[in-house]
Amino acid sequence: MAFAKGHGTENDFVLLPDPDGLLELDVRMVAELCHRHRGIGADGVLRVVRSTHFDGAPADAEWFMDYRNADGSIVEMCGNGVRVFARFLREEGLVDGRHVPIGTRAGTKLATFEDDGTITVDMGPPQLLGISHTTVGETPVMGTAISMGNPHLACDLAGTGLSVAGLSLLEEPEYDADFFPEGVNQEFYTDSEPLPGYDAHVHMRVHERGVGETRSCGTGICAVAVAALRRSERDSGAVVVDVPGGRLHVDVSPERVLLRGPAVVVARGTWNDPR
Ligand SMILES: N[C@@H](CCC[C@H](N)C(=O)O)C(=O)O
Repeated sequence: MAFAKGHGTENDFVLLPDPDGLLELDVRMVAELCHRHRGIGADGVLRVVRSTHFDGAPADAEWFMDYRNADGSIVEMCGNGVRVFARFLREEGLVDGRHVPIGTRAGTKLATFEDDGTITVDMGPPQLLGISHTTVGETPVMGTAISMGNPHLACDLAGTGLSVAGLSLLEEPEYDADFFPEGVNQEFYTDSEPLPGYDAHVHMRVHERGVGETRSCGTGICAVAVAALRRSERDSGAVVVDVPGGRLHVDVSPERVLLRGPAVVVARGTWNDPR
């Protein structure tokens, strides 16, 4: 099976070109592909399928991103994945022009190729879901619940006695399953030094639903930017978010969150299904 491998700030993906929608992806295959020792190794899989061959795909995008988490679960959206997907389409000559609409389970996202090599994606409006809590180790932490198409709990660690660097995220922090019946991606952030021209500068780590700790999470970065601004009662502003895998820029408004960052395809090859 032909594959490509790519990443966006070290959130890494196996891409499976399947323009005619012939591939029957199942949980086992996704888990094997993503396995760090037996497979290619990735945080998730992006199946690249023409919208006409995907039931329920938005009609306004030629290509649909069928995203799966490393554990095989099918979820709504992936913010780093959509940039990597756009990069792959362009390198394969499947799209041209600066703006590329991409269908996802959370609607169509418009990717824009910037002159500096980064890609900006219009991630749509943030949806505030309220306040919830989680427990990291023994420490209870409050957070802002936000949907970016998928669910997030963005937790400011100020005043908790915890630090971003010191967190152990090997185990999934214990979130409120009544609040998040479908599970949740959990972000932990704190302020960094102010940067000229920006309304906030934070650094964060994330524990992703269906994956574990990852080096970056695009939708989580958007959620953290929204939550960080809300601390000063702002619903708009420019935020820089540093993650273990790099730096992303976020422009927040109530209508849309624009996420800008790098995306690269690093390999192409053939995968032999061990089945
Ligand atoms: N890494 C992604 C998010 C992938 C989906 C997430 N694990 C979920 O289950 O919602 C991103 O860059 O947004």
